[in-house]
Amino acid sequence: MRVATVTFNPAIDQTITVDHLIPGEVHRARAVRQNAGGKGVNVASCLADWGIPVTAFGLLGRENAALFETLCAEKTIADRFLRIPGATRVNLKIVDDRDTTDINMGGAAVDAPALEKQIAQVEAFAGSDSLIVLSGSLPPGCPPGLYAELIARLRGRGARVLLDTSGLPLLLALQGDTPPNIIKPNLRELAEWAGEPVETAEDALRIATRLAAKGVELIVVSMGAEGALFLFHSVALTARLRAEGVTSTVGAGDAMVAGLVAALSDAVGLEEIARRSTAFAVGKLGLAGPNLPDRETILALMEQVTIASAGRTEAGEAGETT
Ligand SMILES: Nc1ncnc2c1ncn2[C@@H]1O[C@H](COP(=O)(O)OP(=O)(O)O)[C@@H](O)[C@H]1O
Ligand SMILES: O=P(O)(O)OC[C@H]1O[C@](O)(COP(=O)(O)O)[C@@H](O)[C@@H]1O
Repeated sequence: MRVATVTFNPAIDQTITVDHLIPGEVHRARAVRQNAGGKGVNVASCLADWGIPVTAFGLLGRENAALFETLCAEKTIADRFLRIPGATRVNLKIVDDRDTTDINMGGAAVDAPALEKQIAQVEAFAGSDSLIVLSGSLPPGCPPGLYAELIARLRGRGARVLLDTSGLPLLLALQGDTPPNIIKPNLRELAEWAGEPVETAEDALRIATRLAAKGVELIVVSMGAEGALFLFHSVALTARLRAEGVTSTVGAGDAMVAGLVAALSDAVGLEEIARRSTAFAVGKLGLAGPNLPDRETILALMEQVTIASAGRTEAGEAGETT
């Protein structure tokens, strides 16, 4: 299976470590780090670490493309980003003794010709042997229905599509006749879509069942330290693994998406999908930046994942994912 990621709004993640964040106070930074980021970039980076060839599409500001170019060169990610005038946004990640606080910028505005050019290249890549990951927010200038339209075009060419986004672009993508094959909302994103609170695995399953009825084949709801809920062909389970040390939670969801893609490319069953994506996410937590630990560590983490049945939403069997 050929894999591509699409990141219309990549970001340089600037991570600042402080002792204890107090709003309104002056802080001394203990460390500052920058890495190429944005959801699809992080997914591509983790897939490359696992050894899966990946092509990265998206829009990249010409003025500060170096970090992305280095990442692609070092990890042998096929760089198909379209360079556009200006700079890619810088997102702030503040890590203190308790938490990670994210401040994400809107991003540089894009114009219609650049967007169309890149979309045409993604479409040309798509085929029945491909899985395409559409990730992250849309920058100013992108119509909010862009993912909805692109999903229809890519699926029309036989590609499988995984969507990981939020807000209006997610809402519109799930409204149309051609939904994505796979989605990975977190609890907040799912609640936004549902228009009601979603706090527990039970809530998540109730809402995920509605999404399955719309035709989404695999729904993964990530719940931070509580793990994740997986719903595939009416079979639901939860997966959870305690993190031993958390260096940064930034990109945990993206590592989970990479684990999903890695599992789907091997056409394994639902339990294996859950084990692998959880191990990718928890493995990433111990590292700075969008990186996975070595293969042996991931395999060991997979063994330790606690899987529990969350029931069946109607008659259905857990089986192969092809
Ligand atoms: N503190 C944590 N302890 C254990 N696992 C975690 C923790 N934070 C995240 N994870 C794992 O990473 C996955 C994705 O994290 P989450 O925060 O839900 O995603 P996102 O980054 O998209 O908001 C979770 O489903 C879980 O498996
Ligand atoms: O496109 P958005 O929604 O603004 O998110 C971008 C941010 O999300 C990240 O990809 C991290 O995402 P996750 O923590 O959800 O995996 C950062 O690298 C980036 O700064």
